[in-house]
Amino acid sequence: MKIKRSQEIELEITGMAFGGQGIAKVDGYTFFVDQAVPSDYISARITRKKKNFAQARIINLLKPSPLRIEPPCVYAGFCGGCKWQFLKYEDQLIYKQQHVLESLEHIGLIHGVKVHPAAGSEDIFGYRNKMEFSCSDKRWLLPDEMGSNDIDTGFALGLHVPGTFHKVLDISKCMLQPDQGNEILNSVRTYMINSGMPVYGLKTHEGFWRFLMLRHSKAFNQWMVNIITSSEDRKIIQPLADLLIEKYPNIVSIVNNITARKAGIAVGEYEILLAGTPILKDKIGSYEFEISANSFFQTNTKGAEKLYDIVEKYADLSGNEKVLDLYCGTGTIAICLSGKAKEITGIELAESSIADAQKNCQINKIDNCHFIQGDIKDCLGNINIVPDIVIIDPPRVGMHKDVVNQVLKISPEKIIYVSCNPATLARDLALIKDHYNIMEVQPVDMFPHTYHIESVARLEKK
Ligand SMILES: C[S@@+](CC[C@H](N)C(=O)[O-])C[C@H]1O[C@@H](n2cnc3c(N)ncnc32)[C@H](O)[C@@H]1O
Repeated sequence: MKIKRSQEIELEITGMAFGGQGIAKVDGYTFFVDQAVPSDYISARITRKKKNFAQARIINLLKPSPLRIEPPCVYAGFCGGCKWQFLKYEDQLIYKQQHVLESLEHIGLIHGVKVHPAAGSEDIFGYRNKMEFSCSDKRWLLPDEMGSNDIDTGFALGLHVPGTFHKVLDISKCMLQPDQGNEILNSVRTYMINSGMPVYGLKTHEGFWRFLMLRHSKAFNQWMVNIITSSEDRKIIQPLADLLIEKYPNIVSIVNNITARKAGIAVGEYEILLAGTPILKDKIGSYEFEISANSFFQTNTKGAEKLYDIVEKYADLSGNEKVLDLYCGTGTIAICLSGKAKEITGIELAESSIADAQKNCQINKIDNCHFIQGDIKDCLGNINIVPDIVIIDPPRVGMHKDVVNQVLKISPEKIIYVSCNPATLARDLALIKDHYNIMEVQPVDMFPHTYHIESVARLEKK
């Protein structure tokens, strides 16, 4: 098809791609359009052109799709935090189920697997127990802020705008976190602006304030505040901690992570405790967990409960099984299943998570879970356990090929694969499918208003 970059074109959106973009097809040529949904009729500008596809941006919604709703958040459409707020939640769930099914079919060439309808999140706003806000010296202005002389464009504390790595929306209210998180966010912003210390530039790599991470425990209604800076300066940071502790009595932990690395990751080379304890307590089901600032913990606590219930159902334990929990994080799955299995061994890379996992067993008086710290690729070959069930919950990149081969060598009767990325789930299951029947897949929505979806796959040895 003959089109040019920057050309304007009218399109009818007929599908939804993974990544949340609307799809239009003209003469066999595919267009991917950000923020578009099926049945939208739009005029769009081509932003990128390739041989078989192009990317485009909406200029005008000529006829909006009946699937659209008015997004409640003022940042929707600009913020990278939620890209699907303009889509009814029930429809989000339908597209998420479809993404899992299509990924299995197209990427894994796996056909005929039962993919259940996506289980919805109980809360669709305020559901995140952890938010990470970035600092930047380049503030992205909303259309109604442009041209205003009152706005300092050299400071922002908020979330990234997709497509730019250094510009950040200055966010005063994020609907994904509980309301009090926004009050804390705004208190920190005011302090940062008045501190006289420069904010970090994501291009210049200079400046002091880097990130603000907030963790909330709904079970105890308590907060952890983690302030990430590029260097140590107790004179500047301690008064902020003192102010927060005084203003918000339910903040139980304030830490300062310090990182001089250029990478945009909110984890410090070291951590200083500024106030309270270095951990936050939370609950999944009847179990209590202590979480450090840098440990992994599922970000939607109620969603995690639902996810682990499905893992438990699929594991169908009698009490005599030995279970291997790969990528175990702070041991949440192992601990939640501990009453149903004979013994569970977890393997995890992050030292802080392993320490938390061990502590969490003590807190919950559990003595049949053991944890090994290390890269699964290196330790799996050395363990002398013959598990009946292997539970696998890798990060978005999925499993290393060597890990897949080692799991096949262990050859457990059952595998339960928990995935936060349908593409790598499909890729990994394709490597396993000759040896295991893929019995069913249950998508679980932990991230309303984003295109992300968690899935649990149940596999039985052939
Ligand atoms: C999606 S999380 C799952 C955590 C846990 N199962 C849960 O539900 O909370 C993935 C975990 O894998 C860990 N991880 C990533 N790469 C790893 C590796 N190569 N070896 C061991 N653990 C790894 C991460 O630190 C993280 O805790």
